[in-house]
Amino acid sequence: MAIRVSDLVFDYPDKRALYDVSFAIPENSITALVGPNGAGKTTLLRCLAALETPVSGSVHLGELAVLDSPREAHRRLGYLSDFFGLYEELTVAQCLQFVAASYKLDNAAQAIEQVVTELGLQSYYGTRAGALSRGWRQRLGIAQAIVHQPEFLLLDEPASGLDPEARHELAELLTRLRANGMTILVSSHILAELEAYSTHMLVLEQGRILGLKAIGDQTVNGEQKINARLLRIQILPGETTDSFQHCFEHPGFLLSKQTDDELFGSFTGSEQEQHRFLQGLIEAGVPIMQFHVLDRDMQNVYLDMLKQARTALPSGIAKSSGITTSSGIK
Ligand SMILES: Nc1ncnc2c1ncn2[C@@H]1O[C@H](COP(=O)(O)OP(=O)(O)OP(=O)(O)O)[C@@H](O)[C@H]1O
Repeated sequence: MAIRVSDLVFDYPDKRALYDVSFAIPENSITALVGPNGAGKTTLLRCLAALETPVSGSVHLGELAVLDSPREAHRRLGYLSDFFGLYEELTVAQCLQFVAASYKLDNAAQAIEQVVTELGLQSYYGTRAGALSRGWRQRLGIAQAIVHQPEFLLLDEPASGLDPEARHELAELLTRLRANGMTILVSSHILAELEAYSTHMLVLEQGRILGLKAIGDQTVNGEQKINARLLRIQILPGETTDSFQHCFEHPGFLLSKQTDDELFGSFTGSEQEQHRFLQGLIEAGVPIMQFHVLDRDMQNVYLDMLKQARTALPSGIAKSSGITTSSGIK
């Protein structure tokens, strides 16, 4: 496992922020760290980045014990805090040169060129950081966080304040960094945006881990590991729902809800199997009007986890979910 956290406890002077937090994140993944306000996301990321000292527990990046070797950990990880500052009077080039020098990089010029190209910062090379827009400041922040080519990247709310285009570009960037071998942990309130690129979701609530789940289809050790996707099947109005029987007979389909002309359920199987499932329904004469794979169901998974945890937790811990809209968590 790339990042392993065991029994982590963190206290602020008047408050426990993390309670026996344990999880393990696989290599080369993008894990979305989600949870309501005050759940402890920032505190957890700061512990992982060796910027806070927990009361007890351990954090490993690969084989490296972060709490024993914080300086080595800083060389191997990149961290961008939610309210990061830039040296406003320095140009983009100077900001990156300063960070590269503080890491004492041997190949500073080459590392800067690589990161400038990666983040498309070429045309802003001579621009003062203070004159950059929110989106370009964010890119410079990420460039600073990865100029030393870390194996691990921790991002705290990187998309807040970005416009939709900048968010899309951030998603593309994170996907590219992962393709180049990085393991990324990113916190956000906006599930819809995390869905575009996350491979896993880690849910934290009131300082406790509710679960770590794989999102979407994955390839693990060369084998395709398939998670259930949510399907919505609608038949022509007025037709008999008896025809739905064909759906129930398929071993990969699990019904979650049925109305007069709609079925909701999960389908487990490859894309080819899903195609054959649809083909079978049509050949059997099911009067299908619509067949939808609902968007990857991160929000449903998140809500399920909260619901399950709340039924399991003592009543003092259970409280409102903090969910506001379909695209965000408050
Ligand atoms: N410096 C501090 N001193 C005391 N308590 C703090 C401090 N920083 C955070 N806390 C408390 O610790 C808990 C966890 O805070 P944290 O900022 O880690 O949560 P978060 O999930 O990142 O929240 P948000 O989504 O609002 O950023 C909260 O109850 C918060 O009020």
